[in-house]
Amino acid sequence: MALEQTYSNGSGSQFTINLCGATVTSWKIGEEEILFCSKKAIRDGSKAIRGGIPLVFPNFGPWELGPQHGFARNKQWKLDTDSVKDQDENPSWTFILEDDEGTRNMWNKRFRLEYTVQLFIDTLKTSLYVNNTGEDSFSFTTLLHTYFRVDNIKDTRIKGLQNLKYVDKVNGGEHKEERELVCIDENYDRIYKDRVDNVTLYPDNNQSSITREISTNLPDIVVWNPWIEKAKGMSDFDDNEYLNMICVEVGAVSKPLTLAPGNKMVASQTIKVGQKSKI
Ligand SMILES: O=P(O)(O)OC[C@H]1O[C@@H](O)[C@H](O)[C@@H](O)[C@@H]1O
Repeated sequence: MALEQTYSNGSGSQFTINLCGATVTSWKIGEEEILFCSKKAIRDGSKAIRGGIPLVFPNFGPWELGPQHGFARNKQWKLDTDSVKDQDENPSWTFILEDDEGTRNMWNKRFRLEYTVQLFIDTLKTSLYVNNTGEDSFSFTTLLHTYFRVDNIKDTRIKGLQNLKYVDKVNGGEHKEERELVCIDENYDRIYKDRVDNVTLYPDNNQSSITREISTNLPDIVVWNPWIEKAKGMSDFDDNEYLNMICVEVGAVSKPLTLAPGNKMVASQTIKVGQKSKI
């Protein structure tokens, strides 16, 4: 099976997934691309993919036991179930990753990850089920590291973060977000905690923006853009691509989750592309 496959709902919505990391690299509605994937992304399975929706598990950020953001985004996943339809004929596909010698050498736990991607006309739902198949509890952090395509980062706005506390990973410290509409004009790397509302992304600042409404069952939202200097230091990212992307990442990263043996939990994200609306 080729590493990358494209699946469609038969009525204009389609996604492409790379088995390396089970990374959704593209989601299109008609001709419109919703996600960002770098033109320099390495897609041959030798490196985590710079774009789309990489899956972060079992660790967010630098990790003393293995690679940054954990191993799930680097491992080769398998297609488990092909195009299962719900009662409304919306199809979904499920991919799996289980522990193996390589993962146990880093992190000696037994697990099974099931990742379901479900396509609706204007919505993509991605659900990462974590099963503890071992005999001891384990703790982990996880994140759906979504890269959105935007027309110009300078015109992009994010709503739904006001009044949340955030950790500023660039300048340090914990602060409270005062802005109703968050805009980005620098190297930006913040963990917003204890989310209350859905987050709405306006990919440009026209009066008639099309929105992306992001809902999740997870508590944290990471917002990231590397900006000019950091972009130049990334080999799998073009110098000017910071202008056309924003990562809005849903996760459980501030506090690890703990899963008892035999238990299962889900980390899910729903992205709905909205109608034209005023900011
Ligand atoms: O380069 P990576 O490992 O894909 O990470 C990209 C970014 O991912 C974000 O989630 C982190 O908050 C950033 O600190 C990090 O730089």
